[in-house]
Amino acid sequence: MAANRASAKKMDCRPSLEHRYRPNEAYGRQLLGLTPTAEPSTASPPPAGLMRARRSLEGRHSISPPAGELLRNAEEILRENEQLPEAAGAEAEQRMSLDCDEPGQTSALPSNEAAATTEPPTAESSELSAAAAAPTSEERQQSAADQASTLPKPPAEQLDADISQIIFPDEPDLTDCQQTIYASDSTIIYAPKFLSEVADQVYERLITDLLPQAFQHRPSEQRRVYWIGPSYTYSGVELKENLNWHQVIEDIRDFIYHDTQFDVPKFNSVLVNFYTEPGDRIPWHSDDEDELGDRPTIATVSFGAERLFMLRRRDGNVTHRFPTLPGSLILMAGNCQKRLQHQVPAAHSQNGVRISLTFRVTKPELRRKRALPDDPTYSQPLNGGPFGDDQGGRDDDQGGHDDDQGGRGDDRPQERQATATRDREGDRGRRGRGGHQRGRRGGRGAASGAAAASAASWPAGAAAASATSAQAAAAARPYAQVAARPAPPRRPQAAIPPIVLRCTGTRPTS
Ligand SMILES: O=C(O)CCC(=O)C(=O)O
Ligand SMILES: [Fe+2]
Repeated sequence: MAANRASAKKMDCRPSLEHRYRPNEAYGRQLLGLTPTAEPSTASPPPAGLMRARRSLEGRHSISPPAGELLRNAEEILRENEQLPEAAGAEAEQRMSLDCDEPGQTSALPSNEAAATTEPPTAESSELSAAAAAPTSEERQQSAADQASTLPKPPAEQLDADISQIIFPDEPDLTDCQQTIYASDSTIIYAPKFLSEVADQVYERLITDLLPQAFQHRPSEQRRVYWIGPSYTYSGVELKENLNWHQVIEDIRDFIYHDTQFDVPKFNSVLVNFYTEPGDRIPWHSDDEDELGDRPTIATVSFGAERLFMLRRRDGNVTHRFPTLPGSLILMAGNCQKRLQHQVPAAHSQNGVRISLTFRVTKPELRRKRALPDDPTYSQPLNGGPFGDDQGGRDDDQGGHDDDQGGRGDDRPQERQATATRDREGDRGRRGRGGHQRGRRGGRGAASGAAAASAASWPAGAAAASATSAQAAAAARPYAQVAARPAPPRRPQAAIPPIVLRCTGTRPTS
């Protein structure tokens, strides 16, 4: 049903999208600086893939030979090889731009039909016009030699990077896309094949480039994380500002923003999670840090090993189980983070590493000063913190009422303190249940000696994470001392209309 709705929507906007994304040689030539800019009314926007390639080329070559020069040179050489006269080029350009006129106009024919209606040039006329417009072969040789001698050569690694560049599809694959609107103000979109076309390539690149730099987030969860964005306090750990976007991740971010039909913001941050072993996991939680604002949109794109992404209501009833297929997208928007929690439980086995890119918009200025245990306004979470019912259970034994089973989060001081820094409605809502005793049912998390050892030194091994001395002091404080403090007042919650899956038309390109 939901899938039908999604594909029906997709059908609605198909003609304009196809029109928009049809390869357009004229525009390509324009981008290469080979022809003057066309009239805005007749020029079609570039294919999305070309824009992305252009954007990333610009980024990549910004400090060495101008990309435009190299491209121009490449085009010259092509023309040399093909003996393509300027006049014939201009003719081709005109035909292609006609192809891209608005549907309904007489010129809006598929390129083969348009070509069929054009009188084919006779051999004689082609020769004549070519002879008139094309430079002599001596001139061409001279110009190529001039350019070759004046252009700086790009470093070898730059060429390699370009060759291995991942070419994204013009549009996402929305096959079997589902949208669920929960409680009339929370939207979940699951697109299992969203970027499946390039999933293997992305996986290889991220494993090679980023996994070595990722650090273990919390000992009990094992998974490793890598952060890009402004500084962000995530489950009590400060992730330091890193504005150095990995090219492929930035491309995916831009793809979600420019080339999909979803009304998403332009994300400025991403938490990359690496689940390297079956026991790696993220327990039940909501992404509701102050920095995310009131109704954050979180987009998760998965690569590599398949796991289960689960959502549940705050009363414990599981609402969704999505397999995180390689290239799949899960979008949570509206009031999802207020109404629902999500987790990726440990698995029995997995094939390779699972990588999730969780895109968000973070605004450091929204961060409230967090009360620490020696502050009178401090409120102690009674369910073990933001990742409260953290039982380390495997995916097949977490049917939905995990928090009724007594097992609460980690009882290591550092983690207790870390979790205490997030003040969650759900945490308060479950007071009095469970307690803090360790109640793990398997999962290799904190139960293992190795994890306990790393807990003792944590976060010393986590290069990008930092705990302040105030946090460390708070961590050493006995937990019971602060249990009776009153909770701060709740923030008011407005009723918000849902975000719907819809065509948003052409987005701005920057
Ligand atoms: O890995 C995932 O799919 C979920 C990660 C997540 O929930 C988070 O980073 O907040
Ligand atoms: Fe999350």
